[in-house]
Amino acid sequence: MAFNILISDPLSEEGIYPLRQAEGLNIVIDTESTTAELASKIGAYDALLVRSQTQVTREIIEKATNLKIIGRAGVGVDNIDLDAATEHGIIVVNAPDGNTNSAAEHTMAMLMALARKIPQAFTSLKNGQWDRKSFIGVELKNKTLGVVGLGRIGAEVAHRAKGQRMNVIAYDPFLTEEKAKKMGIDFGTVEDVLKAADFITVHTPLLKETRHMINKEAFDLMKAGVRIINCARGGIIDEEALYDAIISKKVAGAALDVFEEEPFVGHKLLTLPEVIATPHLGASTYEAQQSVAVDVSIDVVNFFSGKAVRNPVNLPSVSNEVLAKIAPFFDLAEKMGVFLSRLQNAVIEEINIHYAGDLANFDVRPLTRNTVKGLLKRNLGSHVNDVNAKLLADRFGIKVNEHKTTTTKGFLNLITVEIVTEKGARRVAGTLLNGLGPRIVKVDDYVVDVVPEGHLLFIRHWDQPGAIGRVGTLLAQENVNIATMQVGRSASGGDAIMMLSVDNHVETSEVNRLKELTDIYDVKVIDL
Ligand SMILES: NC(=O)c1ccc[n+]([C@@H]2O[C@H](COP(=O)([O-])OP(=O)(O)OC[C@H]3O[C@@H](n4cnc5c(N)ncnc54)[C@H](O)[C@@H]3O)[C@@H](O)[C@H]2O)c1
Ligand SMILES: O=C(O)CC[C@@H](O)C(=O)O
Repeated sequence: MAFNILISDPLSEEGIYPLRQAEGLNIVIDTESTTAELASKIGAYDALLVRSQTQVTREIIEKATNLKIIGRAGVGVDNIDLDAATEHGIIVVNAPDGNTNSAAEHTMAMLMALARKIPQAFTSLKNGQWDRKSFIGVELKNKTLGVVGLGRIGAEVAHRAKGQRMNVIAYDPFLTEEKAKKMGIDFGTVEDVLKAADFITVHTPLLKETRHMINKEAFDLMKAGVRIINCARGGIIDEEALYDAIISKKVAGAALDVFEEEPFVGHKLLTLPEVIATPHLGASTYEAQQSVAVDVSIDVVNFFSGKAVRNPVNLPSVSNEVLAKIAPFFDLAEKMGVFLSRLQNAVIEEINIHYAGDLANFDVRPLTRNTVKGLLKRNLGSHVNDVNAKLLADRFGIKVNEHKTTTTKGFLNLITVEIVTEKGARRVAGTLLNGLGPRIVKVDDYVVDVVPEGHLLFIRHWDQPGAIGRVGTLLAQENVNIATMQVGRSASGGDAIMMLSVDNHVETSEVNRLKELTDIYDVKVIDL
């Protein structure tokens, strides 16, 4: 049987050699089509291979009636509508490691070019000037590099910066003091990094949590004369705030490879002499392009020859037999993970998942993966899926333990998820109530009955007269409608909780106002 493969972004010819070698694959290279043209022809293809230019939108996926696999020759899958692909049963594979080295080297090239004003000096020389006064730079030695996001690329950059005799301080939600010590770098909160650094480089994915994480407030915390590098994703840095910070001389320079809108042409940031930029070239080396193209090509060949793919991003990985029993718990498991990740900010050291009741008779590993995915999603976004969740937990040194017992009290099945962090353990338990669907039935030691969906508020307070009323009044003032509310307490006058479901997302300013109320000492927003 023959399959039609469309390559819609430039890929290395050597890299697609595995595709050319395989039997029964018709390869079409068309890198010129617009999104509308792609949508009109995609129906004829079984596989689509892209880099970051092609936007694989829901519109395209809905027209892709024969598409079975999308290969992303690179890391970030933010140009692919993953939900739409999953809904349509299309597997997405990527090449997570192939361009790590090139992206790290590009970051170092940008760091050095920024420190020594090389692009500015070169432009001046090309324009016929021999100007040795305007381009005085700064040394890297003994300066502090702040790394925000210490994953594959961030860690490589940290390593190389030490070779330049820089001090390195990093923040990553999965970084512990012990791991930092082993790498010979300092460990801090994001604020510590922003305050200490002479150069700041970001290496996170673009997520709800990281969008504009480098904003006006962040610039305010930084040293005067700080220099900023972004070779990760446009949008992590607020470009307006960066422009203002350069104009006000708070920021001495910025090196940017990625932008909020790409192509990034004619933007006012490019008019500033302090800004140097490249057009998203982090992965543009022969080696990286060959490596990522080989990786996705091999996975496409594997897929069409019935073998397991190596780098699935969204592949459902359960047998039909197991699926029938455990599938109803998938959503609950993931949501309990998300719930706990919002309850406790500290670095997770261990995850214990207790399966009690009938479920304990089955292979529950897919549920464990879904729970871990929910827990890691807050910081990894689409980089974590049910296939790679366990692997990523291992990479971050998080122990994942499954415990089983066939006996339960009160429920036919009960899943209890516990995370152990340096700030202590937190727990949540959930079940499927016959005919009523998923429920969270315990948070730490408090018994609750919460439908795990929509917008939740978890409030800890001292059990004092008026505390509940004050919360209700403030939310009413903020026009936040309470749908349900439950309270629990350890003892009269002691530690107590309120668990509210509300009609809309509660904003940070509203949370801050809640925290100012007498007797309220913790407020967590959980959007499920
Ligand atoms: N410029 C380019 O051409 C190019 C090339 C390759 C990768 N990238 C981009 O570089 C980035 C990093 O890629 P990677 O392969 O290292 O990814 P990765 O998944 O290995 O690492 C990302 C890290 O960011 C951390 N993180 C998440 N939220 C955070 C937060 N709020 N604060 C601090 N850290 C946070 C995660 O814990 C993780 O360790 C991605 O955005 C990727 O798309 C760009
Ligand atoms: O395809 C490219 O050149 C960019 C790739 C890069 O941004 C990635 O996320 O892997």
